[in-house]
Amino acid sequence: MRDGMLELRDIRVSKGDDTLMTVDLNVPAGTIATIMGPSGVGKSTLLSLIGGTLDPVFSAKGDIILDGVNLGSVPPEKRQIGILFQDELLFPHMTVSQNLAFGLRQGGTAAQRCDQVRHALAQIGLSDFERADPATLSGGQKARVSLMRTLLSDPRALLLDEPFSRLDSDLRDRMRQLVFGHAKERNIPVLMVTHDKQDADAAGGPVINVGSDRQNLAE
Ligand SMILES: Nc1ncnc2c1ncn2[C@@H]1O[C@H](COP(=O)(O)OP(=O)(O)OP(=O)(O)O)[C@@H](O)[C@H]1O
Repeated sequence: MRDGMLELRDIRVSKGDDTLMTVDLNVPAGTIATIMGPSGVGKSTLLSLIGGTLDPVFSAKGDIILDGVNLGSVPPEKRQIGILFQDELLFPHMTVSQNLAFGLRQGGTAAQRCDQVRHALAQIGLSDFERADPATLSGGQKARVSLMRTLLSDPRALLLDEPFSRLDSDLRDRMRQLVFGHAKERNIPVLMVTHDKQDADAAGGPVINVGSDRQNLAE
């Protein structure tokens, strides 16, 4: 059924003979599900698996369905999944605006794209940084640009790895509203890995604890 839902069916992620995690989960369109669990249990690895870029040291079983389509046979570049990893890098040879424009899907006139980038910069509070070199940005500023670049690509599902951890508390609230508001407006499923209980509360969706003896428990 084409319902925009992200389904993780009987997923088992292993490294050699060791099972890192098992998870079975449905994330309906417009819902932000939170994954929590101890360090090293394989949370980031799960996001790579869904995005189609699992490192060959790992193996996985189970099915990943997005909007009714099994992603097993869909190459990563065709999945249209926006992934934001913790150590996301900006392109160093491009300005901040060019980094954002890179996220934009093709379409529209040059002037429209320029307007979109300006609007995006204003939304993340970085209007003065249009032509800035990414190397001159603080960690939190880079995090905001990376986040916005991911949103601008208009993905069909969003996977976020500790998306707000590099931001101070004021900005954290603002960026949570921006990202969760985007997911609801576009009606896309979001899977967020975080250690921060406040992130989970703000997301308002199911919380899944993975690892140790708490695998698969949706609270
Ligand atoms: N490329 C790799 N080669 C070998 N082992 C790896 C590789 N990447 C990660 N690992 C190991 O696989 C396990 C899962 O890593 P992963 O980064 O998915 O955990 P995590 O739950 O996201 O941890 P954290 O909360 O600390 O970010 C860890 O034990 C890690 O050391």
